[in-house]
Amino acid sequence: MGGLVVKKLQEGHPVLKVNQLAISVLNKGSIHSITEDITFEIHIGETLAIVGESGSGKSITASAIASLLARPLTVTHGQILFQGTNLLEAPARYVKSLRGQAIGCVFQDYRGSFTPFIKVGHQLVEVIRTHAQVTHAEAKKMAMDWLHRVKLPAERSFRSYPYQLSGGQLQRIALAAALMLKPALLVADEPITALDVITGRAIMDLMEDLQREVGCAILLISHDLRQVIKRSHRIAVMQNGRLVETGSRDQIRDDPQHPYTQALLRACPRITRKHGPHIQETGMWR
Ligand SMILES: Nc1ncnc2c1ncn2[C@@H]1O[C@H](COP(=O)(O)OP(=O)(O)OP(=O)(O)O)[C@@H](O)[C@H]1O
Repeated sequence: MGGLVVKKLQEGHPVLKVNQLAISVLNKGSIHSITEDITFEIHIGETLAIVGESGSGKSITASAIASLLARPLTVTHGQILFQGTNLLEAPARYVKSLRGQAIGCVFQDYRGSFTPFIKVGHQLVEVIRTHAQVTHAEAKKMAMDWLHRVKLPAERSFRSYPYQLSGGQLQRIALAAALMLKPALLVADEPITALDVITGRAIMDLMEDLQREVGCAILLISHDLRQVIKRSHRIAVMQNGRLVETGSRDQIRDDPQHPYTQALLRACPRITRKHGPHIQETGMWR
């Protein structure tokens, strides 16, 4: 398969390193700071979740990493090092070509991921052929294979328009689209918030299975601490535009240091080991 040549990761280097990132709103010459000093890294095969209150800056941080930040929002300081390259200084064409291939994205608004009047199969084929030098027949085979992997009837889904599919089905297809080119990083911004609990759980299970298969790192954005504790290896807690605490899932759950993290945990007491029975664990991260 052709396409973009991305730097090979050196042993032990993070897939993504965000360094002192600051994002502001520029408005008629004035600057209003939204996030400051955001620093974290994610390694291959790892899931790091950013959790925190509404409006704390989780989504705009994810957008900056996916190079989707739009005016009036702008990065005013820091680095976003993806496989060692600072995306904030890299040529726009290079950064654009990473998205969809080396960096996959899934969002809460799964319908927004699709063009409404084009059949999903055609859209998947287009994504593949934008990034990989394959024939139409090869791209179709790959798309069908991924529809099957996300546990959908491949033929029927391939021929469907987005409006003919449910939210859960569309989010599965969005996940297929984000992972089929085997990205090094998946940015998942509230991927199940718009879905019912059972469908959401199935999507998260699927995401974990595919992560093992593809071997990518995941940046998971969520306001749901319960899901985050079940699904991530490390957790970064955000409040008022700053990361107040970052630690392993166990450390955050069992020994939170910051008063805001402690308050978040108190709000869902059943997940702490110290203060009551925790969620039943059926797998490594469940
Ligand atoms: N286009 C924009 N223009 C101006 N301000 C914005 C824009 N987008 C977001 N903001 C502001 O940036 C802040 C952070 O927003 P963000 O969407 O990242 O929060 P969040 O932590 O993801 O919240 P939620 O969990 O509710 O999605 C908010 O105060 C929001 O009002």
